[in-house]
This record gives sequence, structure tokens and C-alpha cells, in this order.
Amino acid sequence: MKMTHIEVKAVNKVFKTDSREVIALKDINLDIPQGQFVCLLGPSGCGKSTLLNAIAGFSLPSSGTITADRKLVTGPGPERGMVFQEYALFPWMTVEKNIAFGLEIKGMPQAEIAAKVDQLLGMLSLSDFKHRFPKDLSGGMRQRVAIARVLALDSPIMLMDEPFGALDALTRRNLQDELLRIWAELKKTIIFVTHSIEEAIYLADRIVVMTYRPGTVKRDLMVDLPRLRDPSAAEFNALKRELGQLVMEEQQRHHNDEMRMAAVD
Ligand SMILES: Nc1ncnc2c1ncn2[C@@H]1O[C@H](COP(=O)(O)OP(=O)(O)OP(=O)(O)O)[C@@H](O)[C@H]1O
Repeated sequence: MKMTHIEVKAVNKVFKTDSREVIALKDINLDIPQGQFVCLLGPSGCGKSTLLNAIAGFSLPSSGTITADRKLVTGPGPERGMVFQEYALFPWMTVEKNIAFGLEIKGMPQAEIAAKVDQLLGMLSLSDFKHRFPKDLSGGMRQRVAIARVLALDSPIMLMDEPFGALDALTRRNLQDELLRIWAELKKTIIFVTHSIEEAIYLADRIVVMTYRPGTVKRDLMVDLPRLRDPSAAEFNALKRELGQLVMEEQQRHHNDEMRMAAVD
């Protein structure tokens, strides 16, 4: 039997502010098997980060349940590592120390930490930069360190919130390729938030398109193009058009909503 790593069942999330309620997620149901690469796709405000944060356990659903390996998610856990868009590195620690940090907290023996850190430095082409501080690295390098930090913890599940959103196109493609290589090697489950249609098609086994307010699943589709995928291929572009239409509908709803709110102000 295939073990389901993440199960999202009837999840709703409501944010209450003084003036109003926002239904950020409505009746989300997803079964994500071990090893699947899932992209959550949609325009700004459709609840992608809210869903990812709920799976991470940073912010719990208002109702419904999320389980990881059949255990109810009630907070962050070591089996779920998170990579943020902002690199979330400790500025006062070198690359090497940043990667080692989580292992030191876990109380891993120093020799094992050194071996693990070395392996990750190699895997992410960071060996020559291990004594540098984050401020002396490019955005792409910093994001490599952030990925290495999460990989150090051996979490079977990686949650990634627009991790390459701030990078230039070439660096972004390099890191996408590295992520695919690491994913194929380590067989992790990845849930990756993006609003880039091309990025989702390039990376994912499965794309979950979300609607804007309330955030629901608009389309849940498998991408069965062979890897490494060629963004100039006809099938790639056909899928890009199909998804573009879906995302545009939601973007339009977002836009209309903003216009309405501006009119009320
Ligand atoms: N802490 C909060 N309090 C109130 N409303 C919130 C809060 N967090 C998110 N929201 C609202 O919930 C909705 C979903 O937000 P969310 O950040 O999950 O969307 P997103 O798809 O990740 O968008 P983006 O790509 O801009 O991050 C939005 O309408 C947002 O304004």
C-alpha cells in the first residue's frame, strides 16, 4: 500500500480583523503521496501561503484536519522543513555554521555534523563559500544555503514558499534544475508555492490551481511531460495556455475585488 504522507481534509481558514472576515481557505482536500512534487499555483491572495503555513503547522486551520504520516499537524515538526522566499539565514553565522545550526540544536556529534555539512556544501556547490557570511553572497547563493539548511535536517517533506521568486531568470533556472536533481536523488515530498505558471509546469508532478477568495482548489492536474522539460516544446506551451486561462480568471477576480474595495474607501 502506498503511504500517504500528507492529507488535507475539509480545511477551512478564516482570518478575522476588526472590520471584516476573510475566508482564506474553503474546503480544501488534498492527498499528497510520498515523493510527489506538488506546486500550488494561483495569483496573489488566493491562499497558497496560508495553505502551506497550515501544512507547516505555523498557522492552524479554523476547521478540518491536516495529517503528515498519519499524525495530526498541531505545530511545526521535524518531518516538515520550510524554505521561505526571504532566505531566513542567520547573518552573524558563516555559510557552514548556518547549515550546521539545526544539527547542533539536535545534539548531533561534531564529527557527524562536519561530515553532513561537507556533503551538503558539495551537493549545493557551496564548498568554496563555506566561510562567507550571508551578506557576502548573491541571492541565488543565499537560497542554496537556505535549501542546504533544510536538507540538513533530513525532513522527508520540504515546504517551499516562492523560494526562487526574488531571483533573476538564469539563477532561477539553475536552482530549479538543482532542486529537481536533489528531489530525484533524495525522494522527498515537495510542496512548492509559486505564481509562475512556467515554473509550476517545469517542476511539478502535480499542479493545484487555487481560486481567489475564498481559496479553493480550482483544478488539480498531473503533469506527465518527461523531464527535464523543455519550455519551448509544444506540449509545454499547450499546458501553459490552459493554465494561463485558469489563473487569469482568478487574477481578474482579484482585480475586481480591489477595485470594489477602492470604491468603498
Ligand atoms: N494574518 C492574516 N490576517 C488577515 N488576513 C490574512 C492574513 N494572512 C492572509 N490573509 C488574507 O488571506 C488571503 C490569502 O492570503 P495568502 O497570503 O495565503 O495568499 P497567497 O496566495 O499566498 O498570496 P501571495 O502570493 O501574495 O502571498 C488574502 O486575502 C490575505 O489578505
